[in-house]
Amino acid sequence: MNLSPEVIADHRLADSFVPPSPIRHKTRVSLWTLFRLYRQNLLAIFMERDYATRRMRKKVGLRTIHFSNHPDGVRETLHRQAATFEKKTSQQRQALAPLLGDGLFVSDGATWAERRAIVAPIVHGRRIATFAPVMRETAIEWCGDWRKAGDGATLDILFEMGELTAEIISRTIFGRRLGREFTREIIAGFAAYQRNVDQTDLLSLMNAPDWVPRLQGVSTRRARHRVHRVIDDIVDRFARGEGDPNAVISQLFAARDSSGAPLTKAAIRNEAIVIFMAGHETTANTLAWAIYLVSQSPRVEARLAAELEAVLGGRHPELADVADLTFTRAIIEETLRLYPPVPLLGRTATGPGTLNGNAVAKGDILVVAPWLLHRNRDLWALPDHFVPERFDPAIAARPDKHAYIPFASGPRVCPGLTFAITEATLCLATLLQAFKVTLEEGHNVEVSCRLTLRPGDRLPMVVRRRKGGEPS
Ligand code: HEM
Repeated sequence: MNLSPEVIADHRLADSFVPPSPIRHKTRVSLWTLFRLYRQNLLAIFMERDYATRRMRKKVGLRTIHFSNHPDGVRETLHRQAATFEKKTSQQRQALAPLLGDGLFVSDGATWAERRAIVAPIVHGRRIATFAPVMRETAIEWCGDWRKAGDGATLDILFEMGELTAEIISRTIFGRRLGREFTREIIAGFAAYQRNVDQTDLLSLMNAPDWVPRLQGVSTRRARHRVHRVIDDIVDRFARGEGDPNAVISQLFAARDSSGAPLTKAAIRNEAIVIFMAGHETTANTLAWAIYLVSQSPRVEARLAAELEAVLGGRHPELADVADLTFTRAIIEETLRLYPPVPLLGRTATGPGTLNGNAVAKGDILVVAPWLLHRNRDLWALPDHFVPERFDPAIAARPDKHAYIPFASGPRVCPGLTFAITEATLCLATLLQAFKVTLEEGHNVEVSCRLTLRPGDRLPMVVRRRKGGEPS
């Protein structure tokens, strides 16, 4: 535990805000109730005691599922036996492969290794100096839009953050020239896809192999075509030499695989969709949750305002400031602890292994659950409270790296980690320096888990200008 009782007392942390979480059953529920909960909200299947259990083994349909809720299980699954447990689950593949094809996120084996070697360096932290100015300029543009909306306007912050991060990722992948209509069209396609795709895929739970056709609704196919049409069109422009040479897509065109061959146009399209999808909604949800959490905690809001004043002194933040915005970053990290956008990491065993002293058979599912791990009361003090101070290097030691895994860990760790943390820190600092944002009266924030973990379908908040807050 990185927060000692003295630190908790000295900083009055025990009074911190406790944000919402899905229902936790105290006693066992029927299989039917469990199934209903699973379809509604994946995270509602966990019982109170699961939050402190190191490991669980459940038989669901014909599958055995091994859950890990301890750093040892994380090490075993994502590091030591990563080669045997590398493959994603059938549910993930069935839900995402129609959209992403053989893209990095759902591929495995040799295809994954080839693509990882190409994609990871392109979005890696080493290139952050290229991306940060785009993040900065877009966040400043958003301040302009919020000013135009009028002082005291009610905005859907989840939607706003979705558009902001989509615009940032769009400008970095496709270049600055496309315009917001393109971004909007892609987001609309993704949203429609997410609404319609069946993520619970019962056939997979019944152990049906991947080649058994799943029913894919007309609307899912239509949404997929919509996304592919827009991105194919952009890829074609780059192929004709009309694209921005600094864009990520240009790097994908220039990349060569281990045999020296370039990526096909379909592979470039798939990887562009992966980066867009992986990098947009995750960061959008993080920012929306962070803005909501800050609005509910006067102590955190005051410390944040003091840091922004001290570090920025009325300027817009830039990359060089991120290292000094330690409390702003701590807010982002605490938000990712409480609401990890990818709350469950699923893998399929491609051969026999062991976990937590149990034998793992080929075909078993392994789930490392950041959602449980990040709230495990044996690992964290005040596990359900919003306490950014636990990530403040001036106050607390860094938590065990296998107890805190919002970006996963091991060979499949998120290659966009530095991109995401820098983007979220810059955007939060830029927006909250200029505006005070409060939850719309009477709105009830719900935890909803679809492909990612989000604050319901909308987050209405009132946006007011801070006096002297916005740089001219
Ligand atoms: C707060 C924001 C983000 C979070 C919490 C996040 C989290 C994750 C997690 C947990 C995984 C691994 C999933 C698994 O193993 O099952 C992942 C993979 C990935 N992420 Fe992120 N991510 C974020 C932002 C980004 C950004 C901004 C980019 C790109 C610019 C990105 C690109 C990717 C890619 C390409 C993968 C697939 C890696 C592979 O399978 O080898 N992510 N992300």
